[in-house]
Amino acid sequence: MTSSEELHKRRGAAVARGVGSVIPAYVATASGGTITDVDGREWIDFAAGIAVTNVGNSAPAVVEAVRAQVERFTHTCFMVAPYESYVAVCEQLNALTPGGFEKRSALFNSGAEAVENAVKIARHATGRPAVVVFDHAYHGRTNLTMALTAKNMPYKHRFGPFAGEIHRVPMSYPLRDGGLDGATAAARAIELVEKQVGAENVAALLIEPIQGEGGFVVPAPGFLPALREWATTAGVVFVADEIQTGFCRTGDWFACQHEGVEPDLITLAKGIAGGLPLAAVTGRAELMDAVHVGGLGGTYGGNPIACAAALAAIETMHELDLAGAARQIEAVLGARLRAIAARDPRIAEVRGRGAMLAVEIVVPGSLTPDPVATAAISAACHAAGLLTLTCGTYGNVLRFLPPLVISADELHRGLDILDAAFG
Ligand SMILES: Cc1ncc(COP(=O)(O)O)c(CNCCCC(=O)O)c1O
Repeated sequence: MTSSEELHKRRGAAVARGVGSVIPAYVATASGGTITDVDGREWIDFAAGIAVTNVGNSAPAVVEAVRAQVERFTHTCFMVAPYESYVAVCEQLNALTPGGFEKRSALFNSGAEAVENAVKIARHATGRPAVVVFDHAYHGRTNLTMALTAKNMPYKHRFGPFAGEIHRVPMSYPLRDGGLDGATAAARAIELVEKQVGAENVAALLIEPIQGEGGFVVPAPGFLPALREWATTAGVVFVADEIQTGFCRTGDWFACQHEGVEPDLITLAKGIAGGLPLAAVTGRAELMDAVHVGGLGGTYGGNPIACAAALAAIETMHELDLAGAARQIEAVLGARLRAIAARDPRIAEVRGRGAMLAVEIVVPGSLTPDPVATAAISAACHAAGLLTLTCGTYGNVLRFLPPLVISADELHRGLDILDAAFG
């Protein structure tokens, strides 16, 4: 088999350098919480393909469902010749997502595409142009989602001009906003919207219940409910971007459920289909159905193979109680992270929920971000066979996203490597 070194040389001559990779190892197989590369080296997986393989890599039910579907038909385009699995996925999403009201769903391919369509739907339904987003937000790499995303490098640099009518307000970031309580942080954001945009001009407020790429920022309790209440009063569509937090990742099926927040629209992707590319917008029927026939769609949206995978993945989440598994991972992972933080002054905060946890790394005795130390710790994990990811506006957050089916042995071996990497 070709070695990682040989593949890396070929890659340099074939793949645009803009597409990076965290490790220079090329995957041969993967299952559960372990990846094996073409050189036979095993990696304990604390990344899950960026919160995608919640049910594990090549989950048995997903493999079986995909195999059966691909032999029947691969693609007809739902807008041309529809098929049951697309409808069945929408029925599942309508039932599973927060909110007892009547819902509709539409399926797409990527998270960014889902976010784009949530904005389309909100603007169409309200007749308003403005979209409110938050500091540290991440929503994708298309033109509109770059405009919605906060961090310039690497996501936005030299890719403008960007779509208009996007308005950014402060996020609740307790470590860095002086510990504002949720209601106060929400009032600060709302005042800016009302004074600088005008609530009557706002189609949607778009927020990640726990921010992902921006640094696993967990808003103070009460922040999301206060924004939800304001949006209801102002006639603003409350859009929860649960692309990274969804499908049992945070210990609930969806992170909004932690504070009983019911979004008008919710964007979904990543964990939805066990690794197959699928995304969705699910929300209030009166909003989703406000769009004229033909106003939503795309060639591959809701591909039948991805839909078969999603139905199997959702069934697996139920059968294995993966929301409960995420809470069990939090108990072990969180305790170990707090023990490391107790001895290492570089860790300013341990935060997150379920199997979406992170540590923020600073210069000891300050809140000055230390991205260099963060990268060095992550590199030490990689050198010892633990696949970790960093994130954050300042590049100083080490994040942990293990598959929710990771075994206790894999989890503990990964934590031993992490512990040693902190020295
Ligand atoms: C909340 C939230 N919304 C939207 C998206 C975008 O989803 P796509 O499927 O990557 O388009 C994400 C994707 N996050 C990982 C992006 C990694 C990278 O591109 O460097 C997200 O987390």
